[in-house]
Amino acid sequence: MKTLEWEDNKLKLIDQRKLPDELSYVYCDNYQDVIVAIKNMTVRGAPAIGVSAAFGMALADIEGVDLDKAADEIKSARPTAVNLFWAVDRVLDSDDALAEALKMYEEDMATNRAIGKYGAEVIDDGDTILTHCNAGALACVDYGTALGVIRAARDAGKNINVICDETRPRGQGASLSVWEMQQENIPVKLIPDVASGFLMSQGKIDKVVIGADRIARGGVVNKVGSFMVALAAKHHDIPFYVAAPYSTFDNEISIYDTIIEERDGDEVRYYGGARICPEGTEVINPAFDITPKELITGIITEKGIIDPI
Ligand SMILES: CSC[C@H]1O[C@H](OP(=O)(O)O)[C@H](O)[C@@H]1O
Repeated sequence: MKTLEWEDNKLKLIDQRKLPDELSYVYCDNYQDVIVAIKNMTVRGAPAIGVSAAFGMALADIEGVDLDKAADEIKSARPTAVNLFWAVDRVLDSDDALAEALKMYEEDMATNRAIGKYGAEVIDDGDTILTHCNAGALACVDYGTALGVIRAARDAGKNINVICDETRPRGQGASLSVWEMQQENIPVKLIPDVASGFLMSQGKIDKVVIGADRIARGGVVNKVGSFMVALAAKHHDIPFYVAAPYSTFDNEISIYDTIIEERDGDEVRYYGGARICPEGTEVINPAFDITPKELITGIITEKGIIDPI
């Protein structure tokens, strides 16, 4: 089961907003549908956004839409994950939009398995691994980056346990990562975001492995809350790894120049459809944060484990 597939000249997406209770699909048959799906997080996760955007360009090409125009519109869908921009530009520079998108589709899966292979080498038998948000198959075409490391460690015969924090406000850890681990029969527990530091202090977490949306000079941008987890891990001398492909690296900027997406305040005002604060409460809702390189043990890439840049 792939997060996204090209089927009958349409982009077929798992509707991640419906998980974990319902496995259903959204079909995009034009590039504007892809923009909507990225914006409303039908599809989310840096690599999945990138490959979806590439297929969006292929749909624009099939429709005969000017690709520069389509590129600008697709790039406006979400501002932080560098994969979106890299993927659109790669299709723009290609001779065949659909062929390039299909190449990226295959590359993503191969890349994630390579990340998993290297990552499994730092996972020990018996480890309990904390992960934040969803950097799994659902954040990619398949297999995942951080959860790919977990899958590879399990396949290497290591007995591991996973702890997912819920990852407020959108709850990707609770709704997506827990679901993925249960599909794989990998032992998993869910915790409130605010409990991870305490569990570390109790010696209940051996390693942290998370994904990334942009890696640049000075650190890593990832789902909001990653920085807090990294601080707690540093305090407890717990290894903190970021699993990401080279396509998530942005060598042009300082990480502090990254545009951090601000999302709708209702994502915070409501939980499970119920309002949890007084009507009209003002909200600050950054979707990502910045983890400084000093807090990162290593970056697990498809070419090996490297120091943060
Ligand atoms: C494999 S990178 C996934 C990355 O994307 C997530 O953000 P979002 O769910 O808002 O697209 C989160 O930062 C994950 O680590």
